[in-house]
Amino acid sequence: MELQLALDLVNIPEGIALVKEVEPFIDIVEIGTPIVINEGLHAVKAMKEAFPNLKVLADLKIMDAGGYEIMKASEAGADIITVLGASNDLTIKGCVDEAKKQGRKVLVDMINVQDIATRAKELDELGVDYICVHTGYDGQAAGQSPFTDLATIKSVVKNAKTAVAGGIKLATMPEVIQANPDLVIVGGGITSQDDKAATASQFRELIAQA
Ligand SMILES: O=C(CO)[C@H](O)[C@H](O)COP(=O)(O)O
Repeated sequence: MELQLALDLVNIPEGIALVKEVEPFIDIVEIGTPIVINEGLHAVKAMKEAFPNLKVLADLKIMDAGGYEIMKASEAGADIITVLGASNDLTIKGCVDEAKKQGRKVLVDMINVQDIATRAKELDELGVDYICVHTGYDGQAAGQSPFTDLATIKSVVKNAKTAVAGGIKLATMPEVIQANPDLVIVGGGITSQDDKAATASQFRELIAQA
């Protein structure tokens, strides 16, 4: 299981300083959607230049013009780029084809998809690299969590890697480990802690013990 640190509520220098603290414990650093909105793809480029040994995920949450947006994120150095599961199949295919051409990976964010099982099967057949169940901030605030959806995709996805995001904390890692996704994405569970390195190290230990 890989560990991805999601950066959302920081600017580029703050993000780089934060990753310096936790670099030994993470596999992937995510440039979250709010950072892309605030800073553009420069944030992806700056993070890749600062940490060439980490994979960088650009959380673009693509909804249209998939091929073009994958191309631009690839130029900035993104290793993995996100597209919304609710997008048209043509958009998903555009993402998959361009990512293959560029040697990048596509992660589908299933946020707000109603029929998770059916859509996950379709996306798996379209050749995406990761399928990620995700309870967004608004859902989290309403008390929702992604674990039922995680069990659903684990039962239907055959080729893609599975991932989970949305309010994951050390306390909820046992539920993650039980479901055994290929990737766990943690934002506030690390970034809002006083000792970020110690917390990231504990996430890493739990994953190693799984
Ligand atoms: O994509 C996101 C919000 O749309 C976040 O990056 C994702 O939810 C992980 O952050 P957190 O662990 O704080 O929920």
